Amino acid sequence: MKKIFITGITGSIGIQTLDVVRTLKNFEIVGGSIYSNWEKLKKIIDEFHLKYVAVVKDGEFPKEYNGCKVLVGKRSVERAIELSSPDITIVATSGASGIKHTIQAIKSSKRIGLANKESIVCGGNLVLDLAKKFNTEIIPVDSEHSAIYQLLLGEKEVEKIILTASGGALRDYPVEKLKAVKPSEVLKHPNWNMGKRITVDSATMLNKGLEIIEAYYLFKTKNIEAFINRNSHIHSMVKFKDGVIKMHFGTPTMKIPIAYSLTYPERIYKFDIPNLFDEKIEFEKIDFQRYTLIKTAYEILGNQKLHIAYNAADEVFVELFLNEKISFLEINKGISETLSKIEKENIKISSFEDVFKIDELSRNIAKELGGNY
Ligand SMILES: NC(=O)C1=CN([C@@H]2O[C@H](COP(=O)(O)OP(=O)(O)OC[C@H]3O[C@@H](n4cnc5c(N)ncnc54)[C@H](OP(=O)(O)O)[C@@H]3O)[C@@H](O)[C@H]2O)C=CC1
Ligand SMILES: CC(=O)[C@@H](O)[C@H](O)COP(=O)(O)O
Ligand SMILES: [Mn+2]
Repeated sequence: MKKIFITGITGSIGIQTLDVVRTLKNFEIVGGSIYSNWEKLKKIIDEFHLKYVAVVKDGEFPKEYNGCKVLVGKRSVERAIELSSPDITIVATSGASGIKHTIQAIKSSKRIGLANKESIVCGGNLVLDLAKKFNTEIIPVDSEHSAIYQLLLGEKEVEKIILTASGGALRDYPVEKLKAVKPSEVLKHPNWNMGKRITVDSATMLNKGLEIIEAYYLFKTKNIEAFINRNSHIHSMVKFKDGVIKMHFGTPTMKIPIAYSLTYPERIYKFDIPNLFDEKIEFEKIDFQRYTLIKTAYEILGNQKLHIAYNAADEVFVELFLNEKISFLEINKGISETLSKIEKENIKISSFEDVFKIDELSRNIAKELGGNY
């Protein structure tokens, strides 16, 4: 039996991982972590007979529930991963708080299925080097990066990586309407059912910006393009030096990349896709004037300090937008202003401590700016 730990077990990726594991033989879930959703976690413990769980938010929780040890507080996720000693950890925490979970997972597991893109965006080569040191495999779960990982197997002569994007919930809105959109409109993603933050990020296309940075580290190239593919049936592409373009084609479901990260190099997960051959394959150029945050991602590509600030500021401004404290377009404004301020800070990054320092500084700057909008 392969032992699996899932961080963010109650989230969109966490729950879909449980769905996948229900259908697989030889895999068992030994533990998981959450921020605070105890009622949902209790049901998961009951069904999967978990051994260790972690709840990050302080509160009144039992020390043990249905034979499962319950750890509580800031460092509880790291401790639960360590005690579970899993073969595979699926890191599906949302946000930069997942970086510490990835670090522990590298130390305690043989493989990571990495959904938490912030770990690579902010941790960059520090994360990849640590994984090398501990001989831990990192298999990307982000759908585009899973696709590219698969397309690159056995290949050397790569010219370019081409990411695809849906365009998000507001892709058909005229620009004039963007100023007054409500969170409920932004949270209606056309193709994917995901957590709130990433769904807003799809609409601003900051998600694609994060994915460009993620691809830069994972696949070691700056030659990355992005196009809109409205139905998300093409999950990404790789262009080779002889002119061949390989595309990864299929139904938009995260269960496939999740299962791939668990079963690689095998494909033992069975998923019957509907007939896709009646549909046209179409791409659209991305309008950088409209999606300014994707333009920003290209401008900062390779500057780790600004990658961290780009992510941290977005986490702050998206939360403010979801709480209706700022408008949708103020997300872009806030990130751009945070980056200008952080650019002036002379901080070198040589350790994870530096990463956390810049993350915190950026959040503080963003909160101060956001408080005055
Ligand atoms: N959803 C998707 O289809 C995709 C997601 N991803 C990436 O996967 C990650 C997870 O996304 P998604 O599943 O959509 O997110 P969700 O918001 O649906 O779930 C987040 C999970 O993380 C937990 N969590 C949140 N904050 C903390 C914290 N500070 N400490 C510990 N646990 C925390 C939540 O616990 P609780 O329930 O208690 O709040 C929940 O279990 C993100 O990095 C995202 O970018 C990438 C590609 C696709
Ligand atoms: C499913 C997945 O991988 C998401 O990251 C997806 O890419 C979001 O959709 P967008 O293409 O709209 O950003
Ligand atoms: Mn993605």
